[in-house]
Amino acid sequence: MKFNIKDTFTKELPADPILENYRRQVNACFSYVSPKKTSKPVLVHASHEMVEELGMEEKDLCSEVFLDIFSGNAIYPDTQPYAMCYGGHQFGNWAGQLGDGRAINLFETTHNNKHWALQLKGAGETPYSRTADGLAVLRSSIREYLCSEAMFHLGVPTTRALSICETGDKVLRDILYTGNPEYEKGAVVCRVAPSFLRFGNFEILMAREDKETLQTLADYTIKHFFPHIQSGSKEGYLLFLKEVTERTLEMIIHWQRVGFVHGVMNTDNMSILGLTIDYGPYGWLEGYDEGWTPNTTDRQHKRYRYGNQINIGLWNLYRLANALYPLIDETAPVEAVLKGYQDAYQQQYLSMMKSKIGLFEKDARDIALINTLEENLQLTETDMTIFFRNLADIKKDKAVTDDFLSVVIEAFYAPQELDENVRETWKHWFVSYVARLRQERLSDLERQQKMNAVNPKYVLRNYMAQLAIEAADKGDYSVIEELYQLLKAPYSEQEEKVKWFAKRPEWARNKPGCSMLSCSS
Ligand SMILES: Nc1ncnc2c1ncn2[C@@H]1O[C@H](COP(=O)(O)OP(=O)(O)OP(=O)(O)O)[C@@H](O)[C@H]1O
Ligand SMILES: [Mg+2]
Repeated sequence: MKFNIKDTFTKELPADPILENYRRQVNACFSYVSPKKTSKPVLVHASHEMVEELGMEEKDLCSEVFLDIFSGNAIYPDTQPYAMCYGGHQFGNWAGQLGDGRAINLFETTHNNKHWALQLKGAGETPYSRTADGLAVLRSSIREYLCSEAMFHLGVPTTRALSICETGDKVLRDILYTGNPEYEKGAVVCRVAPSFLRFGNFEILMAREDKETLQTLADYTIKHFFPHIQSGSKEGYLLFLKEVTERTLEMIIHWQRVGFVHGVMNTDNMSILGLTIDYGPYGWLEGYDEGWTPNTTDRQHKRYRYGNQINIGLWNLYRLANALYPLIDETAPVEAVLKGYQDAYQQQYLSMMKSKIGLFEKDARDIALINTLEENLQLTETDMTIFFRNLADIKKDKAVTDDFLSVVIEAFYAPQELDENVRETWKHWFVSYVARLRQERLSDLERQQKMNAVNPKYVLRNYMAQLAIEAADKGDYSVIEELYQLLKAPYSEQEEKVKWFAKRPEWARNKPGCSMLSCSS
């Protein structure tokens, strides 16, 4: 196993001079820290694609070195692991220094002209661990591992995962915060991204009024990850902010398209590269509900509900703009960039939703058509994934007759109980929709193909991850493998795997881990 090590973060940014591992405030970009030794690591799963991306060989997966390095038991030669310092706004409030409390960066490497940072999550205490233990449990690690790879294959910008290992150590967690903590199996995920920088890395420097380091960090980020931007001037930092704004919006529009609810869109969980990061209490919309959030901590205010993710993206970008302000020092252009998000959002959201229902020509009434669709989807519990996938089967020359709902009937959670009002409301919509489809130039088949390329057949439904977790807890990793393979081709029919194209089973409706996720991970 050989990596082409190319560390930039630790080489170019200020380090914490203290090497001891105790909790503290750090006036630097990172602290050197070693992963915690694990007692009996076992490889649960590894992504063959990431193995290849990183320039490793299949046989490396079976090696002891692989297990040692990616469980935290050994350090790759000539590298020095570290935890990053960042702050963040949590649920709308400034939380001060947070930092990698349980993530430890191993090294950066290049392969095939791509640059990657590798990071262990759950690898033990760091100076940023505050009151917590630095560890992660198998349950949440499986969720992160499977979901980040699934999102990649859905075409959503995301951090990725190389491997997941059980540590052999026990971790104490109070899943439902009821005061009854229990021991669970510990695990470590190795995640991979060009960089793990977050909005919070910039915010903490601005909060500390450390303009010099702020500029160093911005210049570093631009040089390595936005190389087409000329750094060092107010125009450069503005362009940087603009591009982060665009990437963030693009990411969230993808979330809306596939029905992903992040669950904790705090600014410390917003990647500066516009990647989905921190797969904690996330969830997938099953019944389409704009007010749904999987995160029990957010149950009251539902700040991070599905229908609010785009607004929160903007709120978070305001925090980033504020953090970068000392480098720009002029209000009007910053406001223009943020205003750009709102304008772009309207237009991009519309074209994304149009693509989901197979509309590509222009018609001023499309906004209304989509608004009504979104209202109708909430009339009665309607499965988002099944609805959009099956809608592609509609024929534009077929009249909307009595069986008009049959094409999407599978999506309704209680199809026998649809009352007359609901049926009538849907009928109106289908009449307008079919009429609108007739304005399109595509044939039914062409439209279906296009719709099936944006409406996944398979997503990581909350209960699916839970099944993988329950099996893994008993030492059976086969469901992880099954879901991993399934989710590599989420837009393909995969007829032999069609059992996963199904509504959430009733047992999963209110089960913790399936519909309610806590931050206890
Ligand atoms: N078990 C833990 N031990 C130490 N620090 C933790 C632990 N869980 C969370 N934290 C820290 O609390 C803060 C907020 O946690 P959050 O749940 O957003 O992140 P996370 O799930 O640990 O990781 P990430 O954002 O890296 O995916 C972060 O600074 C995080 O490192
Ligand atoms: Mg986090």
